[in-house]
Amino acid sequence: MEKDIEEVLFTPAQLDEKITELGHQITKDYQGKDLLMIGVLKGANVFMSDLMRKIETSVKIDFMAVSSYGLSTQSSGVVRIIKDLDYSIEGKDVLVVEDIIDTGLTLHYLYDNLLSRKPSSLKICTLLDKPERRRVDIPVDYKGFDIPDEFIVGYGIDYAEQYRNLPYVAILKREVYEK
Ligand SMILES: O=P(O)(O)OC[C@H]1O[C@H](OP(=O)(O)OP(=O)(O)O)[C@H](O)[C@@H]1O
Ligand code: HPA
Repeated sequence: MEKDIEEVLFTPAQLDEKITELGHQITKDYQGKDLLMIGVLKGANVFMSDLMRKIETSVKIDFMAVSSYGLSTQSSGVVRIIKDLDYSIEGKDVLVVEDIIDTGLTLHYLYDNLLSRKPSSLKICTLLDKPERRRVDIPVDYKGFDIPDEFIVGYGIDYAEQYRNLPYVAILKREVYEK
C-alpha cells in the first residue's frame, strides 16, 4: 500500500488534534440539544468513530450508506442509497458527518433528502473539503481541512475499496488509477 502513496497530507497526530478541536466546538454548540450524528458510509466510519468520542454532550448515532463513485475516481453523479436510517429524524438536531466533500453531488442529494424528513436542525461536518472541484454549493458548518485537487485515500477513504485502513490521509499516486 505504502508504495502507492505520493504524499502524506495529514498524520495521525494532526488528525487527532483537528478532531479534538471539532469535538470541542460541537460539544459547545449542542449543549441541551437532541444531537443525532449521521455518518455517511462507508468513508466516514473512521472519522465518525473518532469524532463522537471527542464530544462531551449526549449524542446518538445512525448511519446511511450511499455510493456515487463505485470503483472509479470520478463521481457518477447518481447517488444510490444502499442503507437508509434506522429511525425517523423528525424534530432531531441532525449533524451529517462526511469524510470528504468533492463535487458536492453526494451531499447535495443527501441534504435535500434529509431536510424533507423535517429535522429540527440540519448541519454538515466534513473532515476534508476539496473546494476546487465543487459543482454545487454545500453549506459546510464544521470542517477539518481544505485539500488540493488530488485523489485522496486513507483514514476511511478508498480507491476501489482499498487503502481505507491507512492511519493517515494521503495523495494516491496517479499511476495507480491512470493505468
Ligand atoms: O462530493 P462528492 O463528489 O459527491 O464526493 C464525496 C463522496 O464520495 C465518497 O463516497 P463514495 O461514493 O466513494 O462511497 P464510500 O464512502 O463508500 O467510499 C465520500 O465518502 C463522499 O461520500
Ligand atoms: O479524493 C477522493 N478520494 C476518494 N474518494 C473520493 N470521493 C470523492 N473524492 C474522493
